Amino acid sequence: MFYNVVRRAIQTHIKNVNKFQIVRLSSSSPGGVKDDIKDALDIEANLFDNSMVQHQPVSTREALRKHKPTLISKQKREPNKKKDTAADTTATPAPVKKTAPVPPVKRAPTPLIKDSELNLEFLRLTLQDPLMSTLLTEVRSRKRHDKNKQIIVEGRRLIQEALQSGLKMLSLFFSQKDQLALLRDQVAQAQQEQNTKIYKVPQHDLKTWSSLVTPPGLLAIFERPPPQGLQQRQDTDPLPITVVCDNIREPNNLGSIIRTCAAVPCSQVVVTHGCCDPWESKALRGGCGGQFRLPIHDDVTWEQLPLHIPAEVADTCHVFIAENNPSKTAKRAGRTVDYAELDQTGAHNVLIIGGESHGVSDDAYSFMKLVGDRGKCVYIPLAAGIDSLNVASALTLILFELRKKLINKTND
Ligand SMILES: C[S@@+](CC[C@H](N)C(=O)[O-])C[C@H]1O[C@@H](n2cnc3c(N)ncnc32)[C@H](O)[C@@H]1O
Repeated sequence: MFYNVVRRAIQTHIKNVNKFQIVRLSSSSPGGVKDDIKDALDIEANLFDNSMVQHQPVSTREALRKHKPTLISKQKREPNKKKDTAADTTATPAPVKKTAPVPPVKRAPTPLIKDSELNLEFLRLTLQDPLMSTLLTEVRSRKRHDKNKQIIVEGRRLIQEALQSGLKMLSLFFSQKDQLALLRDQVAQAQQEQNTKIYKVPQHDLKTWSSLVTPPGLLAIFERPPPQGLQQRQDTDPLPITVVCDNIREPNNLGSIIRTCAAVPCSQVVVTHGCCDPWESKALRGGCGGQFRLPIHDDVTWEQLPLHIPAEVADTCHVFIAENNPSKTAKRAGRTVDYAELDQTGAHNVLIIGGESHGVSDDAYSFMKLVGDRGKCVYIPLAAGIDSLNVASALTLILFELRKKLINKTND
């Protein structure tokens, strides 16, 4: 179609030249007219030649190489991705030009600042410094089962909690000196004893990496506590209670559950496979440091759960399911008790709490069956028309009632 347009334009041009020559005939030689027509024909031929050159099919690869260099490099990185085969069949292989290797850009050394006022040493990073993104990407991008090495903790209060609980702080990023000053003593101690690296970074970078709408200005990478918890002695002895989370999908809820368990305090929390990550930022915020205070076993399957019950009390262990749904308890038989009348407790007690959408799972009921008569459903009576409480609220009520019973039992 394009050729036709050009051809018509050239033909019009030739006609005009002819007309012009007719007018000029008297003053020019016959050879001159011929020359002009020849010129016009040459122009036409050249134009078509050129247009042919321009419209030769170009390989997709070559086009991408010229116009979208990033796309090509992406394809190279993902060689298994399907290529545009339709385009490639018509393509002529493009000669691969050898380009000289680009020398690595030399970065200016990061200045070390010795702050005499705070008595701290830190490195000042530039905007979008690759060092910060490398460290944080590594923590964030790890798969969950590999994540057991490091966690990201944001905000002064939570960082302080982590330090007080004895967690090892690997790196600390701050944007303003006054925020760092609020933690000066603990940070100085961590720098001396744990060789914590401190970085001053632009507020923009903290905003980029923060999981909060308003970044609190302090962000740290800590070593995650081991599943058996930190060796630090608690002031209060934990009660013989294991809380099992069954399909808890909301990090805020999981955080609140862990916070309550740490407040009782329970012996441990088991987070079964299918729950959200108890170490992700929102869960840590919801936990307010609870995660640092008691053992948390994450991503545990129902088959593995018995291994987490202390062996010496396994035979006398009681299992309670917090159940809001009376039709479920009726179907599965077994005893159902009002949470305020929980009179029979064991040397160890497992309390299972269900997920936000589907409640307690079939796996949980199968687990309860393993202990026979020592398994019960526990419910909190609610006003007509209200189906259930929020999972963390329900757990809090049942746990504190259970605590009362266990303490009374010990005193008796
Ligand atoms: C929000 S509820 C689950 C609601 C779910 N749609 C259902 O009907 O099963 C989450 C969990 O909190 C606990 N829960 C909530 N209200 C309760 C109640 N009144 N008594 C006992 N447990 C309760 C249960 O473990 C429940 O599985």
